[in-house]
Amino acid sequence: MTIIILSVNAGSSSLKTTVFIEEDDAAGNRSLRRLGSAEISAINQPPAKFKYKRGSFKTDSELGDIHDHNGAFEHILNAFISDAEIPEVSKKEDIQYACHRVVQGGRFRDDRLLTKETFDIINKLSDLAPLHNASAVSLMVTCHQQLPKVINVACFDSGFHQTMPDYVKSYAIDQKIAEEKGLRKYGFHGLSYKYITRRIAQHLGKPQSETSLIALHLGSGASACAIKNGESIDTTMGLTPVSGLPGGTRTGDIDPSLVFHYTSDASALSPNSTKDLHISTAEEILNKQSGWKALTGTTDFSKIADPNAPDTHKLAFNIFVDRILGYVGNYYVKLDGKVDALVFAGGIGEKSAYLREVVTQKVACLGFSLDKDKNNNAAEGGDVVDIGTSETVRTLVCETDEDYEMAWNTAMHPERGSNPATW
Ligand SMILES: Nc1ncnc2c1ncn2[C@@H]1O[C@H](COP(=O)(O)OP(=O)(O)O)[C@@H](O)[C@H]1O
Ligand SMILES: CC(=O)OP(=O)(O)O
Ligand SMILES: [Mg+2]
Repeated sequence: MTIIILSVNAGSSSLKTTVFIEEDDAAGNRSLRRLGSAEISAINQPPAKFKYKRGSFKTDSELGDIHDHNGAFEHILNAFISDAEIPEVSKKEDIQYACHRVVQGGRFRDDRLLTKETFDIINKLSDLAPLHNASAVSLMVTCHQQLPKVINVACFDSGFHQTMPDYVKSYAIDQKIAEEKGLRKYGFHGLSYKYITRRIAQHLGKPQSETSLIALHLGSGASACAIKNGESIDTTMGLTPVSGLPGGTRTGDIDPSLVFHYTSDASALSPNSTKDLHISTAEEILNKQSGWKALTGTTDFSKIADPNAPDTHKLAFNIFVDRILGYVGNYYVKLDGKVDALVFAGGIGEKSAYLREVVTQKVACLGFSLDKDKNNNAAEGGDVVDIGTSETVRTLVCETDEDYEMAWNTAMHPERGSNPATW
């Protein structure tokens, strides 16, 4: 039987999806083939932007009538179903699994075939992460209702970081309240870090359990992770994705008192709250009104990572480099200086040769090196590219793939076939 898996990756204002077909060869080895990808961005700021890709075919357009994630999902689903070049997906019933990126996964470590009980727990976690979990939850409901044959799978972005020691996970606050309310460091971008760890271990020809990395996932949300022998021992995001490195619209680390000096309305509900979604003014400022957008007026980092950019942009670039250096130094020490590679990933990490050059030059004292030609040509080099000059302490660019990671975990899920009471 042909198995089709749909990866659903809901960001706060975007929806990325990929359709994969699962294939087993004669020896029983499983692999995934990408049939098509679609992305709708600027969902809350119409016109939304639509990108569609199938093999070498690509198309872009603007959509005036998309206002929420469910509208975006419906549009994407129709695009896959009506694409005659993807005959494997010609009706809703052709899709067997929908795997959803759940940013805040609480205590969950491994991906789960969704039962009603798991769904209810994830729904409750939205209190802790309203900006991130709410759209994933609404898409699970949509898939449950619109794709009656589908088994939903929840893939947790926080899962990979469950291995962090207690003293890394804990904040220096009253531990009774921390336990009661789940207030601790969770860490995110775990699907990406899991993919990076497996892919880089393959590239280095080592088992994952012997692979230690400092990985940088630099996208519109950015984070760093210390990976020791294949496991996360620290990461920069915390209770929510706002801490650590700054991002497109996020502050990153600041003195927590700052927000009360910034506004006297910090704890009031933001005007963008809805009946079901409660967001404070403080959350709105820290997550949506800061970062590159506040510093420069743009979230397009290609305009900021430019040696000839104006001073406002240079300040943003220098802040980013400074914070990245702080974490690379921190994690190098936590890894006892035993680091196989510094890995750049995410939209900025993969595409900005200039950022990689500046960061790598500044961490040269730790043994990381840069070959300028290899760095400038990394985009043509494949999904993992060596941009350093050392064979022992590598500097790498990895094209990360959260959608593949989710589909792969679904394809290899140990409970598949055992028919748990999925929702
Ligand atoms: N050529 C480029 N140079 C620098 N930054 C880039 C370039 N292309 C895209 N980016 C940045 O990458 C970020 C998006 O990364 P991505 O990982 O795709 O995002 P998301 O976090 O939404 O998944 C944005 O900040 C974008 O400006
Ligand atoms: C967890 C997180 O911040 O995700 P993204 O970078 O996709 O916004
Ligand atoms: Mg992302």
